[in-house]
Amino acid sequence: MSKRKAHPRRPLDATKKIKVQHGSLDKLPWKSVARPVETVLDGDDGILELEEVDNVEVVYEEKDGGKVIKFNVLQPPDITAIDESSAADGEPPASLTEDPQQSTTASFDAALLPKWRPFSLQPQLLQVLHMKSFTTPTPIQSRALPFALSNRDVVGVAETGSGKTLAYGLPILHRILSQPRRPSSKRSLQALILAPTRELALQVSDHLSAFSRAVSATLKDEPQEVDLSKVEVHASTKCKGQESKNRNTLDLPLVSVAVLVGGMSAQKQRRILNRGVDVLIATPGRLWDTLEEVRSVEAWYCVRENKILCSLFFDQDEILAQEVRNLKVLVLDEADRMIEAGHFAEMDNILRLTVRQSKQDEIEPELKAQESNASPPPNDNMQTFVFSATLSKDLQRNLKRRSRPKPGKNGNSKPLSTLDDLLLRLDFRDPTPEIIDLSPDGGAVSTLQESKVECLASEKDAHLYYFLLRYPGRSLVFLSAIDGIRRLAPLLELLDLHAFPLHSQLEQRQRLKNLDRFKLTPNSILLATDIAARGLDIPAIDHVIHYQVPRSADVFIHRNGRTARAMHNGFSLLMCSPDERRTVRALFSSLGRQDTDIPDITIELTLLDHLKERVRLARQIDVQHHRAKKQNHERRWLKEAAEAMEIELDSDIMSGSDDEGRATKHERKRINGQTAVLRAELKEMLSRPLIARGVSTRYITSGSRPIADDILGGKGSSRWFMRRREKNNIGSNPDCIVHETMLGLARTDARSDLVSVHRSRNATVDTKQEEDPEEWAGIGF
Ligand SMILES: Nc1ncnc2c1ncn2[C@@H]1O[C@H](COP(=O)(O)OP(=O)(O)OP(=O)(O)O)[C@@H](O)[C@H]1O
Repeated sequence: MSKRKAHPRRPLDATKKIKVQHGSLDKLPWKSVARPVETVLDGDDGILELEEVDNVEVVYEEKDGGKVIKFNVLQPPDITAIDESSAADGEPPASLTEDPQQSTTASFDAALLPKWRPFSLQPQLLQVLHMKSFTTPTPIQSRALPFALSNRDVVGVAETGSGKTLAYGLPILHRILSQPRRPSSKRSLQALILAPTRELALQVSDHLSAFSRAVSATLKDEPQEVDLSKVEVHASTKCKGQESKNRNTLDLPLVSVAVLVGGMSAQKQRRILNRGVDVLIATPGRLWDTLEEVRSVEAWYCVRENKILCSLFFDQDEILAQEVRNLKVLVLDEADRMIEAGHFAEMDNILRLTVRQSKQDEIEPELKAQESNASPPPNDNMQTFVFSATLSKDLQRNLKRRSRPKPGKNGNSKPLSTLDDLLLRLDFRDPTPEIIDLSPDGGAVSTLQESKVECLASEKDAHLYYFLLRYPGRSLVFLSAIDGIRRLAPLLELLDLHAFPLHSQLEQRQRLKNLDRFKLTPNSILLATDIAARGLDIPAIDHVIHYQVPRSADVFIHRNGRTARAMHNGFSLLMCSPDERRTVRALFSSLGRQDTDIPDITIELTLLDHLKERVRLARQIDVQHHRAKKQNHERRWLKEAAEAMEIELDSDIMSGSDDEGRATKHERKRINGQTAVLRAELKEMLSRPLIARGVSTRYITSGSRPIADDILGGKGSSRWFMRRREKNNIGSNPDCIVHETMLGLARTDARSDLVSVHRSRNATVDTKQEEDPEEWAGIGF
């Protein structure tokens, strides 16, 4: 059929429509639609996406086993649509008939990127690296690429933000681009990347998709500028207009990348899978569900439908499982976190599909006979990459040896950790996987400045508020429990700060939305549990704050790793209450360090006292608000329960016309009134400037110099101001800016306000901070 063989560049007659028959709803050419506001479906209603399809005719065909439903779709000969009938003929649709020459025709002057030259990457990849201004490979990329590109297995351990995604991503893309594409009805899975959390999986997918689409763009006839930051990668998040705009330019990537995570439409993800992808990024839970889900559909059909349908579904299941068995590359990103996320069982099940019989016998010799007549064997040439910022040295040694500890004389052996156990189940095809450990001693990234503050647990809110006001920027605050986030988020909002929550009990859509808001709002705050600790690559996070001490050294490292990425500066603050001291000591000792080596941040106590007042008021408002909410909730509950039981409630109860009702109404009014008073008080307090010690609000209005203007403008000649300028580096730096909300202080970086516990030992500390504050003469009258 000529339409199937049409060259993608040949102009298509968009007006002529063809009829294509599909046997299942999933195969229809669904398109994402933006949700119109008037449907009231644009909010946080738990619906992630809407899709529509035009021109569908539903027909029922009589078969021996009964009626079979078919869908006829009138559609333009769209090169992106996969025509089932053609696929069934064994001929590929036009869109997938890649030109084997295509990948070799692209050229790029490798001299433009001399540092990447030794790796002989495909020219399209070099071109994208050039467009992204990635002129130099990061250390982990330099070390891993030579092995990964020569088919070796690699275990890579490197600090957070050091470019591990491309350390395994580039070899995968290179491998796929290097193969001449055999015409086939569907792409078969080449690489599977397993990531512990949805956000991380989506991010890896973004990263690789942006690359793959830009690679495709480099092959278009007309050279075009591709703004990589704007390339939309998830079909699921595209809106209609965007999709059609991109279709002619960036769709049909040479390497197709898909993501499979919980919380997003499983049907859509399956549809994408069915069309065929080269690289799949998945969380183990959703991938295993998807593999299992087909089996249950298959069983359902066994009971309800005829045998033909039954075998059809069995084939589908086999295709997906077989694709995993046939993988060319398997990647475990943040392998250690998969265990924490409770994915052991799913991971184990998925890994079993990739494990060869000989390895299986080694892991579970008792299953030998059972497995011997199972499905076709896994691919002998699969490459395995394991990457993380934290893999213990012990674990690396075990991986290198590829052996389980031998039982001792008495038959006992040291029990394996869950992670050891899981990683030793990996069937590296390489007899000596290359282990590259570039993790920094003590786990601290060189561009990260760590700090701490000791305070009572009940005063953490005020200290946090102080830090956020004193050092504006994008701050990620980690809390150990969701309850803490629920309490803190409204509190910070009442204090006029932009705080967005991120935790596992939020809808996936809301999680992504909050992440986006955080990325787009200057000086915003993300209040997160440890689901945000790993892998998230949010540009320009200035501060990471551990509101509660993390439960392990690994979590500490990963949390810190959200700042100071890709050699940028970053700052972390550990908030430690007296009852957390012991945990902090243990945490640092497991990193081979002492907590006393971490400098403290200096705090202007006068300002802190003012802030405590604000926090106290905000808490009171929040409590009042909760009381009012609880009352409303109880009334609503009573009403709903009565309706459900078909009981008529005494109208007095609802209308508040009897004494009790009146009391409730009165109480509500009282609470609302109190809240309004407190809100007004807080508003007034927030509008008052915060004034550092030594600064007076009283000043002489007569005379030749407007002193107040000088203070606000960062100028001044008084003794106090000269000292103040010196202390805050104002004097020597004409660009130095006075703090907007804290009068009398310069707007400094948190790095310059540190004081070491071991003052003499720590060279990084600004010794000027040790000046006795009592010496400040002030300019008050
Ligand atoms: N060669 C390079 N040159 C410049 N920037 C790079 C390079 N490689 C990657 N990056 C950028 O560095 C940032 C961090 O990369 P990536 O997310 O891969 O780090 P990571 O090591 O996986 O971090 P984590 O351990 O926290 O997951 C990304 O924004 C990425 O685009």
